[in-house]
Amino acid sequence: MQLLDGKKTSEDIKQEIAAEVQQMKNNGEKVPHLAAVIVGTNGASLTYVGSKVRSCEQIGFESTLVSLPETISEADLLSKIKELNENDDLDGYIVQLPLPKHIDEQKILMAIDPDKDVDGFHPANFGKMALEMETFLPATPFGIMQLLERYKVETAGKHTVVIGRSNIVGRPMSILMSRKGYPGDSTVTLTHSRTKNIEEFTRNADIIITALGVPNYLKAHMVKDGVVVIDVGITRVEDASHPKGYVITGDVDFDEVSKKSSFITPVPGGVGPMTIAMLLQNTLLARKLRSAKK
Ligand SMILES: Nc1nc(=O)c2c([nH]1)NC[C@@H]1CN(c3ccc(C(=O)N[C@@H](CCC(=O)O)C(=O)O)cc3)C=[N+]21
Repeated sequence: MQLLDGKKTSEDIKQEIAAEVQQMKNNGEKVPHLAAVIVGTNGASLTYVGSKVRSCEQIGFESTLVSLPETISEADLLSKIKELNENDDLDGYIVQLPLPKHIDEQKILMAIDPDKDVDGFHPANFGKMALEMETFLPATPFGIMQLLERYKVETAGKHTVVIGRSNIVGRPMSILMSRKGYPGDSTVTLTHSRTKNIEEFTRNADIIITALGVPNYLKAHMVKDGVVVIDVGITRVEDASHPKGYVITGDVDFDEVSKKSSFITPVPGGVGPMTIAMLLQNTLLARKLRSAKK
């Protein structure tokens, strides 16, 4: 069993980006500038946004945190988006999801300038991804592709089973793994809450990608020997014996499934840190594309 170490790989990627940023500085060029919009104060959301800001500092990006009250109206959020679109100093930004219930998420994501959409959530970018054109790939699926590539995991002709059909992980993951080239060329099954006899699929899978949010869902009897397992789940499970009062738990019962796996991602330290690294990678691309346009 080999660990797909997202913590280490993300540090490698951040170092590569930092070197490019240093080069930009040396040439007197503008460095990438990333903003994050956060509405309200969800604990997990704050943690994620916090590590994003720290990473920006670490690699020499400029970063801006736009913190808005939970009660902001949809109209006011839309005018904030317009402001970010028009801010010429800003290369890319994300609007942290989920948004409060009184705000139409789709409407907000549609308002983001596709050239600044470093999450790759705008329909124009999602379409480009599906059509195999250059664009910002959604950070979590992009991070998973990087892990597969950097650990040289074989994907061509393999049966990849994705569990979960969310717009930000499951569905884009299923598209990327079916695209031409490496990593990709996989035969993909996208399973979800209405799938019947899911074990029939998982037991025959060469690669399993779980994006479910159900702690310890995937058990050893559901997988075959030699399987590659990518665990996207990150649920905070209350645990009084830990200093933070919770433990981060994945969708995979790691102790038993890892014994049958050829490769497996840990949680924490797997897909999560990769997501942040790829967001930074996308922001670097946004900066380059914008400077090439001028
Ligand atoms: N517009 C938008 N884009 C996102 O990419 C997005 C989002 N909204 N909303 C929330 C989710 C969640 N997300 C995480 C990223 C990194 C970790 C991460 O680095 N996790 C650490 C553990 C961190 C901890 O201790 O909580 C790990 O897995 O090792 C977690 C979660 C990005 N998301």
